[in-house]
Parts: sequence; C-alpha cells; structure tokens
Amino acid sequence: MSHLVLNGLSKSYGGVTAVQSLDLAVERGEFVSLLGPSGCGKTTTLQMIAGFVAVDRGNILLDGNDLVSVAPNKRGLGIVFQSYALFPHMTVAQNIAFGLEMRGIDKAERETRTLEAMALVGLKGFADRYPRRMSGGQQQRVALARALVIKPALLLLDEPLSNLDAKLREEMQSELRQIQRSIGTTTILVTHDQHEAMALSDRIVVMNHGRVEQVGAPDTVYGRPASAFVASFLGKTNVLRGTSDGHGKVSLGSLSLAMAGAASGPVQIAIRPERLAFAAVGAAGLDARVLSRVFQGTHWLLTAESAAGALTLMRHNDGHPVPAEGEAIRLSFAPADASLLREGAAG
Ligand SMILES: Nc1ncnc2c1ncn2[C@@H]1O[C@H](COP(=O)(O)OP(=O)(O)OP(=O)(O)O)[C@@H](O)[C@H]1O
Repeated sequence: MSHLVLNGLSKSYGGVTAVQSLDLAVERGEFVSLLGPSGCGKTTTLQMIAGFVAVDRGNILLDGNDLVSVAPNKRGLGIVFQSYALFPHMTVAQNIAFGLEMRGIDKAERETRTLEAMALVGLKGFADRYPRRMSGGQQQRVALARALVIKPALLLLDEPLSNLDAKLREEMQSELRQIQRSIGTTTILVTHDQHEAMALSDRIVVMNHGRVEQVGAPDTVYGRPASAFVASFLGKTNVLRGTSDGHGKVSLGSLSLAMAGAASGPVQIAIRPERLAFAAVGAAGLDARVLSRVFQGTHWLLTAESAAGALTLMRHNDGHPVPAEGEAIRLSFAPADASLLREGAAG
C-alpha cells in the first residue's frame, strides 16, 4: 500500500478553482516535489494535507486512514515553512523541544531527542542561541529540526529554501536530501524552482491550473516531457512543429523521424538544446540557419531558424569551430531524445 494517497482532491475559493481532482500516490520514504508556477495550486495541496485548508472533495489517505476529518495537530506531520516561523523568545533547544512538550514527552527524553535533532541538522552547540542571532540558513535548520524531532509520519516543506541566497540554497539542498535519505521520512516539497525540484526529488509532480500535468522522476519529466507546458517549465526546450502520417512517421522540415503514437496531422515535438547535434556530412538532418551565437564560457548558445520552427542549441566550448551568424547548418538528434507532446494546456 502506498504511504500517502490523494484521491480526487479538490478545492475552490469562491469561483476560483485552486486544485482540481488531484490524484497522487506517494511511497514510503519517497521525496516528492509539487512543482509549478505561482497560482498552480501546490501550496493549497500541501495545506490540505497539513489540515490548514479544508478539503472540498476527495480523500487524503495516510497508511490507509483518511486524514480529512482529523485536526491538523493530530495528523502527526512535520511542517517547515518559507518563513521559518520560529518562536523568537525561545532558544534553539526550546524551539525544537516545543512539539515534544506539547505531546507530553518527559524531560529526559525531550533533551535526548532535541540533541539528536540538533546533531542531525548540523546545529550541535547552538542549544542556547536565540533565533534572531542566527543566519537564515541556521534558522531554517532549527525549523527543520523542530519538524523532525516529533518523528513525523510525513515531512511537509513549503518553499523552505527560497529565502536563502543562491549559494546557501544549493548547499542546503544537498544537505536536506542527505538528511531525508538518512531518516527515510516520506517528504512532500512545494517549490516553483525546477532546479530545486530536480536536485531533491525522487519524483516531481508538475502542476498547472490546479491539475497534474505529469508525474515522474526528474530525468523523465525533463527528458520526456508530456506536454509543452512541462517542456517549457523545466528549463529551455525546443518545441518543433511537424506532421505525422498516422503510421509512425513524422516529418520535421527536411527530416523524417520514426515516432510511434501520433495521429495523422500536425504534431509538436520537444527536444532539449543540449541534445541537438550537427549532422554528419552527407547524413540526413534538419536544415537550419544560425541567427545568433552567444559565448557562455563552458558552451556556446546558438539560435537558428528551420522549417520546423525556431531552435536553440548548445555547443560545448571544446575547441571545434562554431558556426557563425547566417551560416547554414544541418542538425540531428537521437529519436529517443525527442518527445511527442500532448495537446492542450501550453504556456
Ligand atoms: N485563501 C485564499 N483565498 C482565495 N483564493 C486563494 C486562497 N489561497 C489560494 N487562492 C487561489 O488559489 C489558487 C492556487 O493558489 P496556491 O497558493 O495553492 O498556488 P501556488 O501554486 O502555491 O502559488 P504560490 O507559489 O504563488 O504560492 C490561486 O489562484 C490563488 O489565487
């Protein structure tokens, strides 16, 4: 049985649909991110799991038990917010021990578990410090220790790293992942940052307009996006226009590709810039003309136009000549790197 199951979860605010019939199964110990643009419903989903927002329709099953009518403080969940939400008048140790005190855990066990949680998040020696005398990263560690000390059934993280600067955020991402792996707590992260979702997650749930667009491992949603929305939300991509003959063949400008599953008529194909290569001399390919080239240190970024649409491609700065603006090029790619996009919710 999956650890957490969301079944047809729905929520509207007045006339605004925030989450529409969301289904998701999360396995024990999994790290799952809800990823999407502002307003796509990810926070509302997390808040329904936490119990802070009432569910209109659907179930939230934790180990098979429906949480919908269980009070938030009885769900046994650990939650970390973007704003840390620490108690300013309490020391680090008091902040962390608070949840244990509320649960009536005796003093000796409180102390042991608080010290363990502080060690887990790298805060040994900070017990008597007050939050205002700590950096953002340290405060977020306190918030994480406070969520974990109760040994929650689920860890819910709502944009926990977005107040930190870029370098610290990256450090905290790998630490957070390590901590989560070491304790194995099933974790749901809300983020609008695709890099963060890809770095941390076992699976990513890409959301748009209150619905799930795609669920999959990071390399799957990045490399095999199901829709134009997913392709464009997870980094740079090329969406090329072609025509399918309905019998497994797609024409893209000067290129003919074997691609199963497309009905006859116009189709859209996504291919990442780093997966486009120059075709070998004499080989078939997609003819294009370079519009611009920009040097980026480790690589060049080229834009080009083709009969299948505008393109961006990357060339590693490996000493080989790079075509100039106006030059004709022929591009190729492995059919496995191209994704047939689903019709619908683009942009
Ligand atoms: N308390 C509320 N009252 C009215 N509408 C709300 C409320 N909370 C959220 N909404 C609306 O529901 C939709 C989903 O909001 P939600 O906060 O879940 O999205 P989000 O993806 O988490 O966005 P963000 O990253 O900006 O927090 C939005 O259209 C939002 O305006």
